[in-house]
Amino acid sequence: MSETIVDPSPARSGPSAVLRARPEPIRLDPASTAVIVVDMQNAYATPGGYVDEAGFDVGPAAAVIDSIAHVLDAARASGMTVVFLQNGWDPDYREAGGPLSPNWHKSNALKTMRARPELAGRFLARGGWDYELVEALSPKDGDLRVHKPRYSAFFNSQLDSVLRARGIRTLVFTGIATNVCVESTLRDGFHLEYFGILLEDATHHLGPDFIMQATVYNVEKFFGWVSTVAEFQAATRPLAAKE
Ligand SMILES: NC(=O)N/C=C\C(=O)O
Repeated sequence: MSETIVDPSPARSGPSAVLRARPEPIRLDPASTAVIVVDMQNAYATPGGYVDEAGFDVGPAAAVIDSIAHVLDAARASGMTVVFLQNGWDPDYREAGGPLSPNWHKSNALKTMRARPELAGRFLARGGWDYELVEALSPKDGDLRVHKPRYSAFFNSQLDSVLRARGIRTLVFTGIATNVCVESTLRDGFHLEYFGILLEDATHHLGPDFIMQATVYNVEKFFGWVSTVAEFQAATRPLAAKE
């Protein structure tokens, strides 16, 4: 029996490709697909940034940067939209909220700065080094950048309107952290009728390995599809030839 291929854009007119994914293959229409690069900022991927200073392991981020670079090459060559998300707040942290916001209590960046006053103003402030994207993943002409003040990029940001204005229906997720901003955004995307695909080896989690497995399980079983960088490259190669 042939496997069902999920098709998010049955009315498309241009070329498409099938991505091998779990729990089933899914069709990629470049015109309605965006690769979402979640928070690949110095804060999350560079030694000396917020996540490192807060005691999480940033070691695996270097390999993730390389993997995302390959995904972006493939995505741009096949005509997909690329969206870079950047997490953080204004330099006075007004957007972060005060003690009446759960974010003030749960953000490990804010907590670390409160515990170590010598770090005050350093983490995730727009205009600072910590907020900037890692150098190896600089946006290219035509790529989009969206600022986000909370874990889910669909809250208090322009993401939904930027995607809708371009007719985007499918979101391919990369970035850090798998279990926080990646999962939060993919889940909210599901509720807004976006088809979410997690490229598991183009993401890195914050916390023990079981939390990565939990996200992969959640996405595969409830919220979307899971694939890999190699499968994405293989699926998009024929599209690049046609561009
Ligand atoms: N980008 C993320 O997943 N962020 C996770 C935690 C934080 O921003 O404090």
